[in-house]
Amino acid sequence: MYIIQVASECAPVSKAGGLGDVVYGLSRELEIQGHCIELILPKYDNMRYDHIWGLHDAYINLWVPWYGAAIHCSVYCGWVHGRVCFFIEPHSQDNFFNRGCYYGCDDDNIRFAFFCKAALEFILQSNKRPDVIHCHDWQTGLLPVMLFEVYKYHGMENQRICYTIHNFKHQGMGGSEILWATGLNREGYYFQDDRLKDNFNPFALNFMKGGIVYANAITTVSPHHSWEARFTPIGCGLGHTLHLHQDKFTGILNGINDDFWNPEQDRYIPYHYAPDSFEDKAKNKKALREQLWLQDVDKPIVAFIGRLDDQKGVHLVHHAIYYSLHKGAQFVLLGSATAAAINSWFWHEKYYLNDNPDVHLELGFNEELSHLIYAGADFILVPSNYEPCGLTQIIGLKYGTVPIVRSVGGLVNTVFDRDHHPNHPMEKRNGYVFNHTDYYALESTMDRALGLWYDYPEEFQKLAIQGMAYDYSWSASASKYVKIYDMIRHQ
Ligand SMILES: Nc1ncnc2c1ncn2[C@@H]1O[C@H](COP(=O)(O)OP(=O)(O)O[C@H]2O[C@H](CO)[C@@H](O)[C@H](O)[C@H]2O)[C@@H](O)[C@H]1O
Repeated sequence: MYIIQVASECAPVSKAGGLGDVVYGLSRELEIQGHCIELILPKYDNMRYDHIWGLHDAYINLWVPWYGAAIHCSVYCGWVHGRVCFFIEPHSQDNFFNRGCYYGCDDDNIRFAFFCKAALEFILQSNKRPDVIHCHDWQTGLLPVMLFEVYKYHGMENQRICYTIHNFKHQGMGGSEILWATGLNREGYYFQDDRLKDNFNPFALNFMKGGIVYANAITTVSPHHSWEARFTPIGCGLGHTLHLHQDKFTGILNGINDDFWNPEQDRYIPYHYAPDSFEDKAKNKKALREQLWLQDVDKPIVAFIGRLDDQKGVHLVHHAIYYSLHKGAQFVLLGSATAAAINSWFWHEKYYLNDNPDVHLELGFNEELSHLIYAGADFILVPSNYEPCGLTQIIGLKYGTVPIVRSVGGLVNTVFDRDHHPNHPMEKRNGYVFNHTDYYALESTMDRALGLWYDYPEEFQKLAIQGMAYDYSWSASASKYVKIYDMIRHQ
């Protein structure tokens, strides 16, 4: 099959979070399974160009209709760790992708509406005719709308769309200017309940809703989250729309790229290890302490890696720092915040704890350091308020770093509590789970986890190795996507 992925991120070249990991990892596995994969991405100025090989002009004269005129774009082609990627660079005063950031601009909705239009125009003009176009998150929600309302009538009537939602909280909103810019026009037609009109704001168009309504298949990133999105407030107002389109909606658990996330061959960690050489993990712990100026003592390390966002349960992350210290453990945090209040809160904590030899807060994005933390820490904390899938607990498991998680979304599908799990026998359990969002729930679970580390080290090691045995690679999940692609291309 011929599949084009259109996304706003692809690891490691443009990665703000888990979306980038999934786009790369899924593409790689699909290719291994024998499919032809291409990716279309924005050409951001702040990408990791050191991860692109052979970047060259692929299409220099792409004119993308925009507001009744057209914007000239260049399309570059290059290989990102073996995957063929096309990068779209618009030449206009808007500087859509030359902002020094991926997201967070006032005109993000316009920037990515343009990206959708440009991606389709590129596919059309370069005569690519994939069986399936796989779009991701709100940034590409308008692409199915434009395909089936416009491009279908210009020679793309056989293309089908799979649309994957990684985060319901960010849906992409805009007014009628989006319609005039993209050439969809017809305000009265799109501002309808069964099309793009937001379910709560009658003056807004909802990009993600557009993706749900128009795509041939919709997925989210874990089975449990697909249930949550439909039946709980986690659907962020789209539950009813999902209900109407339930026949084409399903949850497929994310995998991880086990070529990149693998303690046996990870290029960013100093000592490789496997379940049968688990003792070598301790050498990485020592290296992590050295790098972060933590004292080298007989204590467990609890880590948090992720975006510092309400989603991630930042109040519990903050509490866990002090609770770990109180319990005689060390704490390492790697995270970046986009919200100003959370950002200044954690910077304040960083200054406050600066001289403490048992804690390190690294505020920013650092791919290389994240690998060393996964390899060196004993526990990875994921106390999320909601978590569509969650990759950090899956990566943690692969590195023998025991997850301590809240039972939401994909965390329910991947982590099974050591002390009580109804349908997993003792030898299949792999971490610690709590339900509530209060401090007591977190503390009692950390007590259980740290208690095992201190009092029963052999049992702790057994639990960590059981976690490493779990196979959360992409092979099974990519096959499920292939089934969906196959089904929709025959529709
Ligand atoms: N400061 C930092 N420095 C270096 N690396 C960092 C970092 N902060 C995060 N990362 C890395 O980014 C990834 C984050 O994965 P998450 O599952 O937490 O994704 P996120 O919430 O962004 O994405 C959404 O999409 C993904 C993919 O579908 C879902 O798993 C998830 O639930 C959903 O919220 C991991 O690879 C992590 O190591």
